[in-house]
Amino acid sequence: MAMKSAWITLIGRPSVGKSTLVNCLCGRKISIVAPSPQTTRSTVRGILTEERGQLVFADTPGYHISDKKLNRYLKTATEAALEECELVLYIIDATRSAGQEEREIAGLLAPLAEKLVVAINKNDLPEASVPAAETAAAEAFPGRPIFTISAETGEGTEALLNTLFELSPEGELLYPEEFYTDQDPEFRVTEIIREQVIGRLRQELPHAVYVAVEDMESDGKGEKLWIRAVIYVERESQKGIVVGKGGSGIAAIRKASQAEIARLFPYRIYLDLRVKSDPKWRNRDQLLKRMTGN
Ligand SMILES: Nc1nc2c(ncn2[C@@H]2O[C@H](COP(=O)(O)OP(=O)(O)OP(=O)(O)O)[C@@H](O)[C@H]2O)c(=O)[nH]1
Repeated sequence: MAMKSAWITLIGRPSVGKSTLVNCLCGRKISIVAPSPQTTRSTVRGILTEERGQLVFADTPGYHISDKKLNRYLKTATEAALEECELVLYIIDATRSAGQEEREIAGLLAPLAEKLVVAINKNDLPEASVPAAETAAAEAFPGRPIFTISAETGEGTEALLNTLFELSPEGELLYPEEFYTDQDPEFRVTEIIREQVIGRLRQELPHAVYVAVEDMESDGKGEKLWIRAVIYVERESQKGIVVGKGGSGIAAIRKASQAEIARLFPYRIYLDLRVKSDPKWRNRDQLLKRMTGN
């Protein structure tokens, strides 16, 4: 089967659930955000790569009713972004009634109808009025695929994803392999740090190291990524070996890990690394599960 690939522009009112949906589809907590290859294309929110191909989910610069001048600028930028992509995923919030803004978006999307897929989101909420949203969408975009989903619970998102792949043209990967992962990014980060520790201290610390990422947070602009991680050793006495004289060991591990992580995620990386001893870590289910990546 030939590989498919598509640049998919997300459009929808603020807080409609774009980030939640991308994270749900891409199956991880943070989206790997790459710098835009073209100026009119805005931020990449997530990249999903599977055997069947690659989908790149990107934002339009935003579409809000606001100050007239700004609105005009956004409209132009949005139109350019929409023209360049292969598919447009229009997300509607089922809990909000369609207003002026929704009608404007519909007008904007009318000429691009052949690229359009509609997702009506938040159907898990009791206040969602899905039939009304479905009728409005079917009237505005006759014949286009419409899905009712919950980005929060994942309901309906698999069918949506299948259609996105089906409608994508055949093509090569848009981003090189290192820009995507179907592995949990946290797991990759722990592997990088563990490799550094083991590489340096193999003699002194056979098997006695486990790394846990406690927190990973991006600035939302695709520029900075903060990571807090802990290196666990079994015995208190082993802590000193990792930390090294005057902290030189941990500093070297941190520096090398940070450089390695930066190759994986196109962010500026801020890595906070600590060493703790935990004699029982081997017995902890959760830790072992994470260690084996399951
Ligand atoms: N119950 C429920 N909440 C959702 C769903 N999708 C998104 N949300 C919530 O809606 C809020 C906004 O979601 P985001 O994913 O941040 O929305 P967004 O469109 O990316 O927001 P902007 O980038 O500000 O435009 C968050 O509190 C989400 O948890 C859903 O399917 N069900």
